[in-house]
Amino acid sequence: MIVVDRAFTERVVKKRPIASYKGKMGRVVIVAGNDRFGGAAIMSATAAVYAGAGLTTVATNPDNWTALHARLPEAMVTDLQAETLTPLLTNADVIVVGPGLGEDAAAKSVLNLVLKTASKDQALIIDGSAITLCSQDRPQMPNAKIIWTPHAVEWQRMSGLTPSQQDDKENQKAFAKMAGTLVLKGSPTRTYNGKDVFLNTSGSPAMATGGSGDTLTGVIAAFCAQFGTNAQTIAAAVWTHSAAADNLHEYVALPTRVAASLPAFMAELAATQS
Ligand SMILES: NC(=O)C1=CN([C@@H]2O[C@H](COP(=O)(O)OP(=O)(O)OC[C@H]3O[C@@H](n4cnc5c(N)ncnc54)[C@H](OP(=O)(O)O)[C@@H]3O)[C@@H](O)[C@H]2O)[C@@H](O)CC1
Ligand SMILES: Nc1ncnc2c1ncn2[C@@H]1O[C@H](COP(=O)(O)OP(=O)(O)O)[C@@H](O)[C@H]1O
Ligand SMILES: [Mg+2]
Repeated sequence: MIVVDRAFTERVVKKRPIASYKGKMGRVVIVAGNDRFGGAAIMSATAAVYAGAGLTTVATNPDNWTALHARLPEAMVTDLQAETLTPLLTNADVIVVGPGLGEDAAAKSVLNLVLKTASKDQALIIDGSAITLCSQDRPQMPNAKIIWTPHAVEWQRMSGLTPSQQDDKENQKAFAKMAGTLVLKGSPTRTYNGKDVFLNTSGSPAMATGGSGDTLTGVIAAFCAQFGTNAQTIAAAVWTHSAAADNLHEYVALPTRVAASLPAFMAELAATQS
């Protein structure tokens, strides 16, 4: 068991080299948000941009474009059609699929496009509706660096384990049949990579509000884009997201306020390096 705390995270969050430019900070594509859950796409994208992703594009239902542009002009948008989306997916360093995507035919079709297109050097973060769809349909998974981010009931859909059965031993046994990294969200969140268990030490019930998990997907995406895709980076992203929520000292940690605090918090984490 590896305990993930501030010292652990400070080893991951690097100062930016002088010669940095946006292309070096990672291209993130977020496939999220149907006509009812545009907020999930906006929260995921906001977290990705505010945690430092260099170029962020959101593939979402066109109903969400105006709101996204107004809230987050740093992000680009595209629709969910294969013709426009495929080249963006191919060029991405990190893909997020699922927050607020829904489970209808359009969601299934774009999820299948992502699974068909993702390749081995890309990180692929699978969350929310995409976890539910993958659990139902059991599609062939791509040879990519897959990161699953289920809550307890999404993990039950993936593994068959009820929340009360979800201990480290059972989780590891079930995840051994799957590929990639598992971020099993909860209190606390545990990250599994097939070998180690990373135990998160930040977070509180203030995070029990819609959008906290959507926001986490963006933080993980930005961390993988900047610091490399591995279990340490992912566990550090989990700690940073929940620690930022703790730092608000508010009764409810509103996801948009958590995201807004990330640039200053990450500067603090990086400042500890000589
Ligand atoms: N603003 C937006 O656009 C938002 C959009 N969102 C998007 O909505 C989509 C659906 O996601 P979802 O998680 O709401 O629904 P789903 O997967 O059916 O799970 C619900 C079931 O699981 C249970 N349950 C949940 N957590 C649990 C836990 N920790 N421990 C135990 N039980 C737990 C829960 O229990 P209950 O509440 O009934 O007690 C219920 O039975 C997804 O794409 C997401 O990204 C949301 O992010 C909200 C903000
Ligand atoms: N009581 C709690 N203690 C610590 N973290 C929590 C608590 N409740 C929720 N969280 C965090 O909030 C997030 C919830 O994710 P999720 O259920 O997917 O939210 P949503 O889909 O609404 O965005 C996870 O990161 C989880 O760890
Ligand atoms: Mg969720």
